[in-house]
Amino acid sequence: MATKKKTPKSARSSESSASEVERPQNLLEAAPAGDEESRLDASLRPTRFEEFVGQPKLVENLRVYVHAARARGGPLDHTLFFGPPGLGKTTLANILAAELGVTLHLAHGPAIEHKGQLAALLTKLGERDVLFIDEIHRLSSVVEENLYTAMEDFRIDVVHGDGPMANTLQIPIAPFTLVGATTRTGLLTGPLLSRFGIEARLDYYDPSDLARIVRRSAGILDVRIVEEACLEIARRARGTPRIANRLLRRARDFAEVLGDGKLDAKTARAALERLEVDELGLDEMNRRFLRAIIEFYGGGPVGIEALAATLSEPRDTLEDVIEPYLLQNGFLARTARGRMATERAFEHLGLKAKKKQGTLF
Ligand SMILES: Nc1ncnc2c1ncn2[C@@H]1O[C@H](COP(=O)(O)OP(=O)(O)OP(=O)(O)O)[C@@H](O)[C@H]1O
Repeated sequence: MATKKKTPKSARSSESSASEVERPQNLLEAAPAGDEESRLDASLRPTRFEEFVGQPKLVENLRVYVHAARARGGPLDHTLFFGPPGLGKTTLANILAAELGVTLHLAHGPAIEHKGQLAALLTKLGERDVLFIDEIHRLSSVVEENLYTAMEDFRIDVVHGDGPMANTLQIPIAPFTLVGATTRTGLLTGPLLSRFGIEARLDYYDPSDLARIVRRSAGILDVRIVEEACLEIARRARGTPRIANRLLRRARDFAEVLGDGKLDAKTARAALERLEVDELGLDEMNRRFLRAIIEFYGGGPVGIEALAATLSEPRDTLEDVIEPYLLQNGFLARTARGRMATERAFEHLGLKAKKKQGTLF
């Protein structure tokens, strides 16, 4: 599908920090499965509001804000998207730039290591451009503090010299929109959070919206798929478009290798079984997580650090990727004393709760 994104102005620069904005695919969409997966992921990305499925209230509001900004001829207010990975934060940043008719510049929070790199990004922005910073909660405090004047007054302050001889040079930058993305707003500092005029939470998608996404993606990938297969994939995608698209691509592989390429319900189910995605959408990692709580810690409560050590997984991955869906769907409870597997988790895994003092549920 054609990308409506304009050539980033930054593509003309040779500075190292600019490469962050020139190669968004590498920085922002690096799926563990490799470059081909990332490329496919990007090809499925909606580029305009009308292609974006679901999240109707959020999209309706964004349409109004974009319309108002265009009518005023000014930049859109700084916007923060938050929610679990794969729900469409990057996609919406792309769409905002396209709908505003401006250039999108992409950067990755932890990759902006010092204020010089931030200044290089900011001075390249054109009037009303969108600067998207993914994982904005991972900016260093120095970089974050330098962002404040840029967001508020559209200027960068450069301090020359030391002590009493120091003076500040103020460099104006073009009025722009910062679009930040984070998995949790709780990870942002108060001063940064307060500088966003628009905050939007992305929620998990329901199966009917995910089925629409699967159908749309199948059309782009030229996959013959029946409605029941779309629904089967949608039901097991844990409310997440990126997972739905990934399951579709894997199911397509099975359909092509084991059948005539047509994805019917039987082939979709067989593929999902081979991928070890169960009827409720939990994959091996989700089940390992729950099993660790149950088998090593008697169902909990257990602290996240202990779990991370038991599973040899980074704490951030557990908190940002694994836990949100399990919490929202009643497999996991978070208490002051730690994580606990719920009755639903025990039942789903076919495990029995051990008797402890007091009752578990
Ligand atoms: N509402 C949607 N309609 C159609 N496709 C979508 C939608 N939301 C996301 N997608 C698809 O899911 C993929 C992942 O979306 P995206 O990269 O925007 O998620 P994200 O929230 O930015 O994830 P991360 O936090 O990991 O960066 C995209 O390639 C896109 O094809």
